[in-house]
Amino acid sequence: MIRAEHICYSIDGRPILDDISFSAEQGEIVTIVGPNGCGKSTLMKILSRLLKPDCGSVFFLGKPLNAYSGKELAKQLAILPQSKQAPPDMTVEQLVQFGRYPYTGLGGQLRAADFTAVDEALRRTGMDRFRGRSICTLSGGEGQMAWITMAIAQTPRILFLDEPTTYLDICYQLEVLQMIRRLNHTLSLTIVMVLHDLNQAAAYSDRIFTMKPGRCYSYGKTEDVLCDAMFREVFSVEMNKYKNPKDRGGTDIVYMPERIVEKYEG
Ligand SMILES: Nc1ncnc2c1ncn2[C@@H]1O[C@H](COP(=O)(O)OP(=O)(O)OP(=O)(O)O)[C@@H](O)[C@H]1O
Repeated sequence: MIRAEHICYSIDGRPILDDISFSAEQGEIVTIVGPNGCGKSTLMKILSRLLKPDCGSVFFLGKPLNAYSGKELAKQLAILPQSKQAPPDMTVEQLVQFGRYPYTGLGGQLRAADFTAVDEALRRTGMDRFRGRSICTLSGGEGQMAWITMAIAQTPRILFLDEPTTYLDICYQLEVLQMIRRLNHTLSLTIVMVLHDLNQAAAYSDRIFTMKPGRCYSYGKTEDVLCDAMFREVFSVEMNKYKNPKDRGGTDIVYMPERIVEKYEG
């Protein structure tokens, strides 16, 4: 569905991404993991055309990303960055209506199909009860759900989520991740997300893309990627692994960092 080949990107002459290739298939959940500052958000921005790579190409549904018009692309692809801002007096419903901007004509008037898509998105994410609330009165978890609802109203085929669980309590983390999985299953929505919690990545991903600063370290099925060498060489930690007595789906191993090991420079 989306494929990036040999992406390079630098800022002020400093290489941020160096020869990165990436792909996600229709209906997959792919999670990008890696240490702080290794370039995960930058890669997501390039995959969603928020940034233009210095070299390399991104293809979406077999067509170069830059061959799409802005509206054409926004009908197929939605991104929720780490920091999101809406006018404080905006209601949840108004925010979700913003998801329809690729479909509106001149003047941004919503039509019947747009109102239906907004209602449908609010219903799917359980955010209907907050419809009339100001965004600024929502808790962090409710706010995150409101933004996801906006992205769903966009009816994309692929959704990029940058750290969707950061700053949320464990209950909301679970709610957001379960919601993501449900949307993936029911809408066959392809998800590409960044997570820092490796147990969450293990439980909710079909494949995991691991990064070291500026480059890909490994990419594959969860059980193949989450190995001792990767923990040591990417995160500089030794991990303890425990068998989870409950079947969570995905992997049945729980990872607990044990100690920091010497930085691996390879
Ligand atoms: N606008 C910018 N100007 C200068 N440097 C930048 C800019 N944006 C990103 N960088 C640098 O690019 C590198 C990669 O940043 P990026 O945000 O992609 O990392 P990340 O892996 O998503 O980090 P984190 O896990 O901390 O969110 C970092 O060293 C960052 O400081």
